[in-house]
Amino acid sequence: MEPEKRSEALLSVRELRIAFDGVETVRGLSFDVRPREVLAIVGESGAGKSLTARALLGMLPRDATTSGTIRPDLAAHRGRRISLVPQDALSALSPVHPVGDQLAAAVRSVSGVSRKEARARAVAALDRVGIPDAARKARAYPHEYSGGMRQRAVIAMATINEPDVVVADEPTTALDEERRDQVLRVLAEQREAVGAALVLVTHDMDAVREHADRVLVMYAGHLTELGPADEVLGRPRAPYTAGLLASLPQHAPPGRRLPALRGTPPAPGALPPGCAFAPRCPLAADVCRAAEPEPQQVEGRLVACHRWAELPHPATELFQEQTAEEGEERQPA
Ligand SMILES: Nc1ncnc2c1ncn2[C@@H]1O[C@H](COP(=O)(O)OP(=O)(O)OP(=O)(O)O)[C@@H](O)[C@H]1O
Repeated sequence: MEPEKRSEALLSVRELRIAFDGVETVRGLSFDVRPREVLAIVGESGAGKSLTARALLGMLPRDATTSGTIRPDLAAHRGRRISLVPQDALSALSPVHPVGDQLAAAVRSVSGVSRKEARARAVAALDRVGIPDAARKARAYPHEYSGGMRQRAVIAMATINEPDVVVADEPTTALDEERRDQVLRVLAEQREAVGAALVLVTHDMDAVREHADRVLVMYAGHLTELGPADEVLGRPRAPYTAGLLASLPQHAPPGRRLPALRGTPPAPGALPPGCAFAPRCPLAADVCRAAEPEPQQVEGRLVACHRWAELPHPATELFQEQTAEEGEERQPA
């Protein structure tokens, strides 16, 4: 495959493979994270997004076997050069220590500042993420915070040591829509303030549209498409990306709420021959069932599809027709 140019990379992932019991879930993934960019990773459940994110942090489950390279080894400096904003803020905070103490401990774990200075930085960090009365709230325990406030505290924790990369794994899934927007905004602001790159694992295409510079679309552990977010979302070149976008509510045919993508992704270890997406792809041809497409450069992005040149624009039509037909088939006679 054609990798990206290394010169621009803050982090280079090459041929990453992650397997459990010999079954590969991430299958030869290569991409870069560039300085200060927001790189979104999207794809249906089970695509390998979280595992990829965890690999960057050196936080894979113990029974995972891996190959490939991730350079430089920022994971060796987790908490300082790379940090995590998890889906569930409670899992990132200890229930038995005040939030401010935990932030101060994070500061002192990487620098020799005094307790007093660490504490002052902790309060300032909570204030920066919009926690009202930060000095008092610093003395409170996580259970005394609301869900949105807890997620802000976790963002403060992830950015307090000014890392090069922040990895956020579905950071807003547990929140309602209003808090989701607030938390994403705070995350984007803090990333900008400390000059970190952000790797954002998400199902939320609105978040991608609003915050991402580039987007990596994954399917069955493989790269499907990678490029500038506005271009990929505006004119997808891989049928899978098009299907994913077509399945958003705003693209549903009038009066219908049918999923635009037929079927479900294959389970790891039960991949079809050739392109893993072929059984669901309206453009699939013999070549797709014969050989898995490798990512290739297409107009400034990487696309892994034999048939990209055949994809109409807007491609969503292709999936809407498919969906409408399916719906009609289901109508009683
Ligand atoms: N500890 C594990 N042991 C075995 N298989 C695992 C383990 N963790 C993940 N997997 C499998 O690896 C695949 C990819 O998982 P991953 O969590 O990365 O998907 P994802 O794209 O993040 O999905 P979601 O959007 O649902 O979080 C899934 O099929 C999952 O079942």
